[in-house]
Amino acid sequence: RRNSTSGLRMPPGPPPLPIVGNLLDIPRKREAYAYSAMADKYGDIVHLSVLNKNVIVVGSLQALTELFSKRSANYSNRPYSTMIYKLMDLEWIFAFQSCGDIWRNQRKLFHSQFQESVLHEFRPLQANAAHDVVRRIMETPNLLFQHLHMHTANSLMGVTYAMEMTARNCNIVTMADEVIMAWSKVAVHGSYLVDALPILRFIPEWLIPGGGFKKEARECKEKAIQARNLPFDTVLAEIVQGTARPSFVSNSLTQLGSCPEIHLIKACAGTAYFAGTEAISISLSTFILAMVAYPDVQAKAQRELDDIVGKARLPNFDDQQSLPYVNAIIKEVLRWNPPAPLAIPHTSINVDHYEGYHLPAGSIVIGNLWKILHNPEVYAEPLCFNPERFMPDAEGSDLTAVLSNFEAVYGVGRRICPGRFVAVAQLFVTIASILSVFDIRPGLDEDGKPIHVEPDFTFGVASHPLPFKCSIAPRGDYVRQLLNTDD
Ligand code: HEM
Repeated sequence: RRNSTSGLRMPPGPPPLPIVGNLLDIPRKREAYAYSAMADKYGDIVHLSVLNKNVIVVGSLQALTELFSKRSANYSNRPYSTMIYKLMDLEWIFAFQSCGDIWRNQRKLFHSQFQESVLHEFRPLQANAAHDVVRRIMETPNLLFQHLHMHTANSLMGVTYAMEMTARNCNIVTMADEVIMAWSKVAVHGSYLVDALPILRFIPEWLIPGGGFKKEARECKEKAIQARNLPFDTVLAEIVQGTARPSFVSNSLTQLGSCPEIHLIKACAGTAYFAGTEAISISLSTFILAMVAYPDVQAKAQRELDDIVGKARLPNFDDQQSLPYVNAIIKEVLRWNPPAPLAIPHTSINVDHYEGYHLPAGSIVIGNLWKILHNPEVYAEPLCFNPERFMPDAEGSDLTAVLSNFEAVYGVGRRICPGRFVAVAQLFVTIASILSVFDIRPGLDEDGKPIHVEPDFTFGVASHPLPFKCSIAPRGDYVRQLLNTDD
């Protein structure tokens, strides 16, 4: 297929059908995996056309860096979605905004509090949350995954609002989780007909049996507003009473304070919580899965922790530099199952050409991070969980290439994840604390035999491990005493 004006070919891709184009080729499940299979067949830049929209899927770091980084002025906006902007009313979340002043100001504010050099202020809070979750796991190990999820929410709520997990706050977490689920559904291109036919948004809710997409959107909008406003209003009240503790919100309000900024801070705080929880929660479940499937890795990390931290205390941030293997596990967790394997879609403003291909204006451009993080030329046996590849003395590998390629897990260019430093800090202190006191093993069947686990993931917009059975138990008698006496 050649473009009539530029004379250049469109990138290759599955042959389109009349009228609907590649609608049937757009994967509905295991998306990252399906797009990777397309890349294996057609190349690193694949083109699909869906109901007059061009979708470009980029599967190499070189091409993604060229488009999202070097040509970022053209490729950093977000595609328009009637469902997200008009019906769910989520444009206040800056992850969904195109690159205007509001987006720029929010990112600047976010960065001012969450950049690596100022994050140390939140370290005690993050460490306490991690030490708290190991106590909870000790009490009710069968609730492991619920504990890990609530812990993620708890520590992000802590960093953002200095809020603790009361019953009311758990309710906020549930509402926020429902909002995240609703928007993940929209992010799958073509999930809602209203995105292809925006006029449908004018259909009244009562005309659709059960309320359909209008009801889903209304409920999502209401929950998002509550989950954003309730914790923020609490911090405002605490500031007035003089009881507010340091947090993203209280620090920002104290530093900026005037009216227009209040809206900015409120939106930014809501974004932090909404955009961050799922990625950390997924990474913690992926870590548990990796430990079940790769017991030798677990044993090696525990030896490192025993040497450096010992058994008389829990790990904290002062230990981080001395625990290269634990740090390598965290990178490998993120590489093995990137939580956002297709990042968040970008869109182009102007027509462009790359490597002899015509890239139409207004294309939806998807970075296939999963493919980049499973490139066998950089990561030998990419489906295997192998933290050694991130170790400084890794044999036969180019650590610089391995590390620079790895950074793609946070996206490429102007929209790179601004929460990556908070995330890595939280993952470090949680994973190190869990490994230092627990053994994670496969679950047992009715005959008491270990159940074999074959790691697999959803590979969707957010990629969760598929359900698996595991058991978690203290590494020795010392643990109970340690957890009661620590802090
Ligand atoms: C394991 C951790 C995480 C990973 C792997 C991750 C990955 C990503 C990716 C791939 C993107 C999309 C980049 C793009 O559009 O090209 C993104 C965006 C974003 N992330 Fe994260 N993330 C993580 C944790 C967090 C946390 C903890 C927060 C908040 C505290 C956060 C806040 C955001 C925000 C606000 C955006 C949107 C940025 C923008 O549109 O300008 N992320 N992240």
